[in-house]
Amino acid sequence: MNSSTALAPEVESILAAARERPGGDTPLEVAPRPFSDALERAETDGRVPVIAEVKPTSPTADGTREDDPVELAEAMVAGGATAISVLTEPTHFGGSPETLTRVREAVDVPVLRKDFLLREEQLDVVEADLVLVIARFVDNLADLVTAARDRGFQPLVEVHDEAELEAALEADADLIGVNNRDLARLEVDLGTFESVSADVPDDVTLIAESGISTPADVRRMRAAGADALLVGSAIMDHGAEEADVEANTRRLTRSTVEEET
Ligand SMILES: O=C(O)c1ccccc1NCC(=O)[C@H](O)[C@H](O)COP(=O)(O)O
Repeated sequence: MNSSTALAPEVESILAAARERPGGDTPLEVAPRPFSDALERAETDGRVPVIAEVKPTSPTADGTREDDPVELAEAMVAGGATAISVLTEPTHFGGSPETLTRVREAVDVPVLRKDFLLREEQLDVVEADLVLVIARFVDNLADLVTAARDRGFQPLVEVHDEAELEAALEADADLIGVNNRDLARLEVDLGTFESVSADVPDDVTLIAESGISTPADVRRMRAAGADALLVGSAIMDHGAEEADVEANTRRLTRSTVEEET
C-alpha cells in the first residue's frame, strides 16, 4: 500500500534488508495452533491476553538481550502469556527463523512470526501459527493474506491509520493489529489505538501493538477495545542488567487491579 508519509531511516534500512532476503522454495503447509482458542483460555483463566515478544534488540531498544530465546519464551508462558511473538528479522532485531522453530517446539501456545514480509515466497521460510503482514509495506495485501491462509497461517494484519485499516478490511483480515508506533518518527502514542480501533467491526479480533508498559496502559487499551496486547520492550527490559521476564509478563497479564500503576 502506498503512503505519502515518510519513513524513519531505520525503517528504510529494515525494508532494504527485507527486499534482499530470499524466500523458501516450496509453499509450506502449517497445522496452526488456533489463536482464538488461546484467547478463550486466557479469558476463562482471568488472564489479560498478552502476546509476549522475544525481541533481542530493535532500533529503539536500550541495548541487546543475549538470553536464550527458548528460556525467555518459557518464562513468558509461565507469566501467563497467551501467545509468543518471535522476531525473525536478523539485521535490526537480532532474530532468526531458527529461533522461532526452537521456541515453537518448546512452548504449547501459538507463536507469531514477526518480520517484514514483502513477497509471498517469504512466507515459506519457517512454520509459525500466526504471521505478521504489515499493510503499509505490501503491494497487494489481499493476495498476501490469502497466500498466508492457503498455507495454514493465521495472518495478523498490522495497520497504523484509518486508510490502512480500510485496506485490511478490504483484504478480508479478521485479525488486525493497530501499531501505536509511528514508523515515521518511531514514537509511540497509545492514542493511535484509541482512535483507529473505533472503526473496527466487532467480528474482527483486535490487537493493540507497541508502547504498552504498565498495567494502566493495559487497562487503557482494553477499555478501547483491545482483545489482546502485543508487548515486547516492557517484558524484555533491554536496559536492565537482568530482566525478570516472567514477573514482567505476569504484571501485565494480571493487570486488572485498579490500584496498580
Ligand atoms: O521496536 C522498534 O524499535 C521498531 C522499530 C522500527 C520498526 C518496528 C519496530 N518494532 C516492531 C514492533 O512492532 C514491536 O516490536 C512490537 O509491536 C512490540 O512493541 P514494544 O512493546 O513497544 O516493544
